[in-house]
Amino acid sequence: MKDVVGGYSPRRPVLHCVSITVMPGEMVGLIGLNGAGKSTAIKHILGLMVPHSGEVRVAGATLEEDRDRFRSSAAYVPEQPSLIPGLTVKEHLRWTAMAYRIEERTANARAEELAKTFRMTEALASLPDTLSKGMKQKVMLMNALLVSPPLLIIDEPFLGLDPLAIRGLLEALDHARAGGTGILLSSHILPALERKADRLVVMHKGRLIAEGTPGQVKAFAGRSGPGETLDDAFESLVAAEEGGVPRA
Ligand SMILES: Nc1ncnc2c1ncn2[C@@H]1O[C@H](COP(=O)(O)OP(=O)(O)OP(=O)(O)O)[C@@H](O)[C@H]1O
Repeated sequence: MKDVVGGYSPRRPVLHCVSITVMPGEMVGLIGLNGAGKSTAIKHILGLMVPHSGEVRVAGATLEEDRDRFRSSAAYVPEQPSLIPGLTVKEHLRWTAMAYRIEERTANARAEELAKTFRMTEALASLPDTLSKGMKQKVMLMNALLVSPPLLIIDEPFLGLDPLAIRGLLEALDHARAGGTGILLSSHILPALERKADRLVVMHKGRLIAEGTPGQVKAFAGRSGPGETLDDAFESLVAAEEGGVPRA
């Protein structure tokens, strides 16, 4: 997205000239306090909201230029899993494969691999109602990764996942990146982003207040000393914006 001004009413924009780029194979972490504008930015990227000004391109196309390409080039995993009650885990995967026209043999092989990665093989025949919250989230992630889209947007994926599932997710995301998928990952769990993200985008009150590699963001916040973490840097950035402790 480039220079996007947008929001729920033209009179009260939520996003103020926000630019975010995700390159193929890159993982970009989207960080910000509650209400900073992360979900609103994601809704614009998905074409669910139209910018008041500026533009959004996915796989080179704007929504107006090529609706099909724009929509089929991004997969989104929301924070709250939403599954179809009457379909088993395996049927969800088959349905996704059909919707995205993935050849059956390829889809089956990928589905099997993903089930192993997320330790869900035994749950393939289960209906959503019989799964735990974390397992439902895994099904959402498996479906998105099955599609292997140019752009994958994930909202707060770590909550509710057990430690092995988090490790499995990070491995699966590495695999997707190696295949060229660009990932935008919004999360409040900063240590994971500090370790895994190529770049970070820090939002505050609808504006970008810092951007760069985790090291660059920490340096920008004046918190790159020994033992200082991304959490420390984030705290300093927000405090500086709010007129508290100035950035070093
Ligand atoms: N449906 C809506 N109608 C009007 N305003 C909204 C709506 N959804 C969000 N907002 C406002 O937009 C601003 C940004 O909210 P947004 O949901 O994008 O924040 P966020 O960074 O995703 O927060 P969180 O970390 O809590 O998910 C907030 O001021 C919020 O009140």
